[in-house]
Order: sequence, then C-alpha cells, then structure tokens
Amino acid sequence: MAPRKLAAGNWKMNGNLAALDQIDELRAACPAPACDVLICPPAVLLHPMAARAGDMIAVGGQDCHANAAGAHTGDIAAAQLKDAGATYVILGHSERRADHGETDAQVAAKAAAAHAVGLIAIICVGETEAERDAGSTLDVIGTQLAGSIPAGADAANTVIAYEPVWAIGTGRTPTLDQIAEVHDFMRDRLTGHMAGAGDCSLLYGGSVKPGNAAEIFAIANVDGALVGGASLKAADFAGIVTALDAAN
Ligand SMILES: O=C(CO)COP(=O)(O)O
Repeated sequence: MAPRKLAAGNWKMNGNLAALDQIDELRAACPAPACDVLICPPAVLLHPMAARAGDMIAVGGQDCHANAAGAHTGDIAAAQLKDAGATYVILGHSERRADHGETDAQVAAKAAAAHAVGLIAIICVGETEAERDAGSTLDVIGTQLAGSIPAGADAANTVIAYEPVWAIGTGRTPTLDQIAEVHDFMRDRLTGHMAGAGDCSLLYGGSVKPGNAAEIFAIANVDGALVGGASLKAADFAGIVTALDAAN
C-alpha cells in the first residue's frame, strides 16, 4: 500500500442548500478522478450532500465530540456523522484549537471516538507565524503529533494535515522547501506513533489554489491537500483534483 492521494475540501462555516449545486459541477468537471475526493461541509449539509455526491465524492464532518452520546448541547457524535453519510472527520483544525481552546489531548480523544465508529480522522497540525519566526516549527509539529494521535491510529484510519496557521486564508504559502522540511519530519515522526506510518497520507493545507497545486503536489511526502477557500468553487477545486491526479 502507498499513501492514498486525497483532495479534501473544508467548507468551514460556508455554504447552504443552494451551494450543493457545486457538487454537481464538481462531478461534471472530474467525472473519474484517480485520487480520493472529499468535501467537509457544515454538519447541516452533510446528509443532503452525501445524497448528491454519489460514489465519486466522499463527505466528512469538521469536528466531533469525544463521547459517544449524551448531554452535550450543540455537539455532534462521531456515530451521528457516520449516520449522516460521513466517512471522514477533520479534527484539531487550528480554527477549532483557537476558537474553542482544543488541546492535543482532546483532539486525540475525538480521533479515538472517530476511529471507534469507523471514520477516518484527518488530524490537523501547524505552527503560528510567531512560532515559525522563533524557529520552533518542528518542535511545535512534533508536540502536536505526539499528543493528538490516539493509540490505535494507523494508515487506514488516520490522515495528517499540515496547515501553517499563517498560511490559512491569507494567500501566503510556505516555500516549497519549508513544506518539504515539515512533511519529511512528519513522516519520520509518525514512525513509532502509528502502524504503517509510511503509508499514512500527509496533506498540505493553507492557500492551496489551482495555480500552486501542481508544484506543491510534486513535493515528496505531500499526498494531497486540505483546501479551504478554493474548495467552495467547483471549478477551482476541480483544478486542484486534476493537479493531484497528474502528480506522481
Ligand atoms: O484551513 C484550511 C483548510 O482546512 C485552508 O484554508 P485556505 O485554503 O482558505 O487557506
């Protein structure tokens, strides 16, 4: 097995029922992608999106609770995501770490809950600009990986996304060498943290667009992308899917 190539879109808190037309456009633009294609919409759109997406496009949640059920107003259990048609869930996104104070331990507990119901967890890590400027990027990533990946994680049930916080929604991206350095480091660190670490998909996220996707996908140990803004328009996301299909 080699790492699965994955083009993942994170709609964040964007979109409505009318936006599901994007799914039809994406299917028309990419009728038979070789890579896996995933969209993670707001939870209220999961079920109708799954119904529209068919087999070609997977759908996923953007968060889940660590508990299986219970008195947690406003939260969503992993099993409920699955029931709505999700096969993936994004966990530990920097916006959740910042907005909701999520810790590495909480992310690991959520990932364990996702694994328990058969969801693939996309665990996000990434440094802030201050941390990069201080030269502590690899320390930060190493700590997040060590704390956020639960026991039982393996290449089949876990994807890691490197998303530098300062590159998200800013139009700025790290240099290709900086991306390569972090991805090589992550591949190395995963060995010992999870079974089949060499086969775990490692995504880059942060201002990925059709225009820069090909050069990012050419980097060793980059197996796909986690895309925010450019996933909202089918034509842009299709360009990224096409670039991933063309990458070695
Ligand atoms: O946060 C991201 C995906 O999870 C990246 O967002 P942008 O692609 O909009 O920079």
